[in-house]
Amino acid sequence: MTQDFILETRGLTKEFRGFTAVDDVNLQVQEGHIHALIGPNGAGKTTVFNLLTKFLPPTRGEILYRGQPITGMKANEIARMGLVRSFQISAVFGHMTAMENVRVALQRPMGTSFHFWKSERTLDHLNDRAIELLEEVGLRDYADVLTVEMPYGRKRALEVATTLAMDPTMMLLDEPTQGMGAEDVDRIVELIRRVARGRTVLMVEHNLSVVSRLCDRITVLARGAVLAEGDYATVSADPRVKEAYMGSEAAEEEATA
Ligand SMILES: Nc1ncnc2c1ncn2[C@@H]1O[C@H](COP(=O)(O)OP(=O)(O)OP(=O)(O)O)[C@@H](O)[C@H]1O
Repeated sequence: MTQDFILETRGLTKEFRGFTAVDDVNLQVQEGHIHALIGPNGAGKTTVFNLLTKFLPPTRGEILYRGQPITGMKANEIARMGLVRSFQISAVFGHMTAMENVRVALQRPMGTSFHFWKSERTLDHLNDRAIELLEEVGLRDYADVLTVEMPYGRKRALEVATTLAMDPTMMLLDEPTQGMGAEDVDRIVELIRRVARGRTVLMVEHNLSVVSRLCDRITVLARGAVLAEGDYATVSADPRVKEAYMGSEAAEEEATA
């Protein structure tokens, strides 16, 4: 039944000038789950993510959030419904402090106007909430540090804080551990585990160890289509998944040889 699924796609398809990057994908994300979208390079993960977050319009198919079609809606409309994507580092303002970045994010869902800024009490409230969010992601000590001066892993944590500022019911995370060293990866894994409590998370992730530690359910994409689905033990034992990954590694080796 649709009810159990907070996010669903039906026949989701994206073609780029005749090339099918996403091919008839039926994704079902259960409420409360941490769900991963994995697959070898070029599998279509980013394209699916961009379709879900409205950065791209689908060629065909439907996206439902809480049983309601959201296919034609804008990113800010679905954010107001509680479906929020993480913002890439490029969306975080480097020459503002961590605190200022969270404050900017806090203003987004409120549709800030000058009236809003006039109220000292609202401003205080905003500051309190910003500090709370920084604390939640372990960045209390970075409140007054310029974002450009923060270590990479901490910037990614700040992205999580700015996402939380939108008060999401469901978070869409795009490769949250990409480019990180082991220590930062562990920290982000813990952070995602913590912020996922009482929420649903869908993440695109390359790091299979992260996926195995965090995720309740995994969808494996290959050549734009769903290849396998299940928990980590199930999909990692699937010979088709192994073959898809090995095939892509072999192709990569060939390309770099
Ligand atoms: N704007 C575009 N125009 C044409 N082809 C595209 C476009 N975006 C993606 N593609 C193609 O669609 C396919 C899927 O790409 P996508 O980036 O979604 O894969 P991915 O699984 O995210 O890969 P990676 O792990 O390498 O990031 C690739 O073959 C890619 O070249």
